[in-house]
Amino acid sequence: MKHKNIIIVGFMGTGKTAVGKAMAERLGWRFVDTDHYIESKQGTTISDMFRDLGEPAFRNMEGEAIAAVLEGSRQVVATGGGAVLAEHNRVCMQQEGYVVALKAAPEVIINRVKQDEKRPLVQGDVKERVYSLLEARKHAYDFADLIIDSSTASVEEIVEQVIDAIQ
Ligand SMILES: Nc1ncnc2c1ncn2[C@@H]1O[C@H](COP(=O)(O)OP(=O)(O)OP(=O)(O)O)[C@@H](O)[C@H]1O
Ligand SMILES: O=C(O)C1=C[C@@H](O)[C@@H](O)[C@H](O)C1
Ligand SMILES: [Mg+2]
Repeated sequence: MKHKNIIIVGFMGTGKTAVGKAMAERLGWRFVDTDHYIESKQGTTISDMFRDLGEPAFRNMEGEAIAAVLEGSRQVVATGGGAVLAEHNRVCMQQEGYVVALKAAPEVIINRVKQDEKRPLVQGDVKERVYSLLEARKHAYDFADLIIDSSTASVEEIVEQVIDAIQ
């Protein structure tokens, strides 16, 4: 395998965690989810960090987490949905691995995220929040090496597409 890490980016609910876990299992690599990494390091939830410290403080922690995690190798790294917003994170990801972006149709995303309350940026009118964040981020994932639509493909099919692309 010529790549040091595989890094999965994408909007909330596009399947980064599900695909990342399956991909890591398939490759026999370690799986790291940067949202979970930050939560366990801080001993709190992302929702509580947004509420107590604010989004800018969370973004700083996210940048530090990405840089620290990507020092390692043979990892599949699922990133937070907004990790791509900072240019230094994008540069780090491109340098340290092969970047896969997952996308999905807005209605699919809304269905996948509407049940739970762990995402501070999509509270309240979930439909309105998803549409406006998708609009604001419409080019945010373009820097990836590979872009896959998870709206209709299964997790296993997506893993196969990535494996095909990197071999
Ligand atoms: N390809 C897929 N087909 C059908 N359902 C999927 C697919 N990928 C993920 N899901 C389901 O969609 C939901 C969101 O997936 P997941 O948590 O992996 O997304 P995510 O991008 O990590 O989201 P976030 O980081 O915002 O929590 C889960 O219930 C998951 O089982
Ligand atoms: O899209 C985003 O900005 C976010 C996505 C989640 O993965 C978390 O990182 C957090 O809720 C922010
Ligand atoms: Mg996730």
